[in-house]
Amino acid sequence: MYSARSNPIATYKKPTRNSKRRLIKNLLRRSTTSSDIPSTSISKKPSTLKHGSEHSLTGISSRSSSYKKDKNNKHKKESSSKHKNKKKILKHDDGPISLAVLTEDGIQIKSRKPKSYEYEDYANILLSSARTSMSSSRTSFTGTRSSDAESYMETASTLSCVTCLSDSVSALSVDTSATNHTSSLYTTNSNLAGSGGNIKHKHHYASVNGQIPTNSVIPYSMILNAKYIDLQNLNINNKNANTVISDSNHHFVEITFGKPRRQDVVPKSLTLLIENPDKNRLNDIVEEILQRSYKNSKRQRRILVIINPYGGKGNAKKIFMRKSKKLLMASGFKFDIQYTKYRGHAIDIAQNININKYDTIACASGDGIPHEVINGLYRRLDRVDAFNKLAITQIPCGSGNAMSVSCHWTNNPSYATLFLIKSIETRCDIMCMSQPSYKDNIPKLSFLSQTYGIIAESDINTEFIRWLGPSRFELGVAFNIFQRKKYPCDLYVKYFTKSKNELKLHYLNEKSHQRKYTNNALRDDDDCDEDTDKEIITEDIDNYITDDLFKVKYPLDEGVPDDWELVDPALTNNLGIFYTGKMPYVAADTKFFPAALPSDGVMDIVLTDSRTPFTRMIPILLALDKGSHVLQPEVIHSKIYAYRLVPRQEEDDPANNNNNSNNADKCKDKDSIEDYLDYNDVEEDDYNIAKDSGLLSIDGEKYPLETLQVEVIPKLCKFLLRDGQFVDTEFGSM
Ligand SMILES: Nc1ncnc2c1ncn2[C@@H]1O[C@H](COP(=O)(O)OP(=O)(O)OP(=O)(O)O)[C@@H](O)[C@H]1O
Repeated sequence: MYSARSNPIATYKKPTRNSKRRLIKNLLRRSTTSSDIPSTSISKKPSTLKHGSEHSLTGISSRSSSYKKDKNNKHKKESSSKHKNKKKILKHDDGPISLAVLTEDGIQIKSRKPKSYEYEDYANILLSSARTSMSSSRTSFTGTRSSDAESYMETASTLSCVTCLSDSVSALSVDTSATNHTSSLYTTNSNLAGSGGNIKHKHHYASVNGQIPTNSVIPYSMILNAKYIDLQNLNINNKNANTVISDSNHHFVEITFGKPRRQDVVPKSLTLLIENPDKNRLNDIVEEILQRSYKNSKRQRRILVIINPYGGKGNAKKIFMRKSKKLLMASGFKFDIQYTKYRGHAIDIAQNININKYDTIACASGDGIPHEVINGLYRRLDRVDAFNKLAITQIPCGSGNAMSVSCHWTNNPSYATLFLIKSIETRCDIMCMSQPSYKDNIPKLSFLSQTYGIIAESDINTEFIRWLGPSRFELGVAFNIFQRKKYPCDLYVKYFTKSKNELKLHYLNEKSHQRKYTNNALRDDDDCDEDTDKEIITEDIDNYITDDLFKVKYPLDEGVPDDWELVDPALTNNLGIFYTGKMPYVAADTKFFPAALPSDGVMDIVLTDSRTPFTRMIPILLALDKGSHVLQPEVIHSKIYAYRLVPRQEEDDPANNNNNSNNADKCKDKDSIEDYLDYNDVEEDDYNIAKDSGLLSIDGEKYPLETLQVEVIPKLCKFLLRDGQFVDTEFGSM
């Protein structure tokens, strides 16, 4: 009857509520043939409940196919083949709700023999959960050829979590535009507030009870939530059931976890009877699971999600709703949603946000919205509190998702959400910028990059082909290099490491320090020696910033400090690429700053000469995805504390170029920064003027072409980093 051969997807018909009940009754009746079921319970009830992981692997899907066959009573051939399958299925004595134990890495599913009274209990559970679980039957074999379900069953139990649940994500190559959806899986009843109220999400997730093979381990890193199941609330009167519930060594627990499904991860729930082998050690098994699942990461964040409905190809809202929302809800996170209504709206949102209400701002957008959010917070009078309270993160929904690729190690929105949920708040450096035209000389902040020359033009001047997605950028770069465009400027730099050797050494040192700290932080408290404790406490104090941090060390109007070096004019007169950055990826496939580190107090600078032969530029550009372009002799790569860039119009007299203020004034008249930041009032003409005169692109946003001075503010901003680190660029082994 439990045909694994039959195709549950092909035969599936959405059951009605009555039919679900009939189905469950039928299943219970059929199950009376099981030799495992005591006669007392057989006659009345039981059970779908036979047999463990394998049996239950057919789980809901096979139930739905049986359902149809019962109804039609037609397919004799299939019945006989099902009969064979049933024998196979019955070879284990596992119960309907799998037994599980906590291991170092996750929750391991064990096989077990069910107790008689559980059949009744489980029948009730099934009835109560049928509304949601039946509706999911259609998709419960996703990822498996349903016609091969039997072979899947046979092999699955021998496989560990590695196949179905492991955290094996190499999602960097996953296209964000993928729009496979799972919404039919869920019954949600959420009161989402753009309204600002507290949100109560009542939701059920497709149950995978019966689909997880014995010996699978659900890694803690995938577990989103856990809660006790009170069988008494499910109208179970059997006193034997009470015995189990009150047994301190066993607990019925529903866990919700992220399950890989096609290229995404979706929330699923699973009811387990969790065995506590050492009742003296674990008092509260749910708390224990949650602690292990959220080690070093914050539980129950309160998030303001800012969605740019025009981000990327204009489907940021759809991406968030389909890929992220349910994961956040499943984790018990509370969130409000706010849509940006005009250019620069995210600045206003961040400037006015009630910082007591949230601990996180998640930008469902490209990199433009985090840039605006950081600047909005910076404009607040209580900015110290704001930067102490709020962490900023991205759910990749734009065309440039460098923050997500660098911080969550993926540009896949569902995985990014999972890693956001499990991430570690990490203080990261920010770059503080000054330009002559900034209103009241208040600096602006940049978290990602500043670029002038080829890359800037390729980023900004390809806005009109936004519909092309990320490839618009590569197209622009190739076009400009082919044209051999040069971008003359003067450049003053305060170096930290000038040579590539020094830079590498610094990187390796920082990495080993970071590893040491992470290991210490991850170590269990009881393993910590005194020194380690001290280190962690110091880091905690470091986690709070004070107003001193906002003081600009090198004010623009004080001229170039003596210890800054002028970069060779032979190069800067013919500049091809000028690029400075603080995150390793500037786009999904562009590892432009492979040596970037979150909080080493310096930024990376990359320069090229436009006279570099085209034949040499091609391998450099082709190495951008691996990040090995910085190793090419034609590429200058250093770590710097600060710089001043003075762009020159080609027609300018180079002799006058040291006169920075003249240059700046000229630009000031032409391109006011407020034209760019107060997007409401922006005139189309101003954009065209800037386009014609070359460009500065900051975090992917257009800025006026005038003198730009930048310094690093160490550890200003809290970002959510997976494992507390940027994605591994493998720069250390290059
Ligand atoms: N409702 C809106 N109307 C017009 N522009 C908007 C709106 N909301 C946000 N913006 C602007 O869109 C710009 C880009 O935003 P975002 O980074 O989210 O998208 P993107 O497509 O990924 O762009 P990027 O290429 O910079 O990554 C920002 O400058 C922002 O101010």
